[in-house]
Amino acid sequence: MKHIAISLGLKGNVFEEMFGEEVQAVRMNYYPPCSRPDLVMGLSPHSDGSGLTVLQQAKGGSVGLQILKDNNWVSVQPIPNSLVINIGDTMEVLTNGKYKSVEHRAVTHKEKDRLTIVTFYAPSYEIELGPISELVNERNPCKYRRYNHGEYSKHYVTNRLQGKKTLDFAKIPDSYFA
Ligand SMILES: O=C(O)CCC(=O)C(=O)O
Ligand SMILES: [Fe+2]
Repeated sequence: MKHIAISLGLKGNVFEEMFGEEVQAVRMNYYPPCSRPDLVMGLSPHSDGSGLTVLQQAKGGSVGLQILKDNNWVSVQPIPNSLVINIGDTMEVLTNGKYKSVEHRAVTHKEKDRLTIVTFYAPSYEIELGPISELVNERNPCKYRRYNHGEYSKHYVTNRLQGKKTLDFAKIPDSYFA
């Protein structure tokens, strides 16, 4: 997060300061082998609501994580002893869309199972957030409204995973700028 801040010309601790008493949640996903991977999805397409997500994949499992890039699903090949870091919706909002949350899904495999341990790093539920003012100007109009992160989290968990649809909660519609 510090390096993201610096890459945008911001103070290194800007996100850390905004997150307040941050929330870390851990989810473990187990995908058993599946005789019909063509019919069964492991985890539906979604973006995470977090700031950043850290994903670890157990050794020897199948390849399962895919990200949506230029409208194609691309498999993320596991690299031994490494973690996958994904950008979540909160960073997309704070950076006014400069860093976009990644749409991803998990597919199943005919013979192999797969275990992942995922840590979501997110702001305190109490905080209000919106695009950082330094990243909003005439050329980069404000793309997201301010909201309470607890409310966003509630919205996230009470809606179906459906691509990046949950981010509509915060998006200012394009028609507003027309
Ligand atoms: O298991 C995976 O590779 C993806 C998990 C994931 O996207 C999630 O838990 O949010
Ligand atoms: Fe995810």
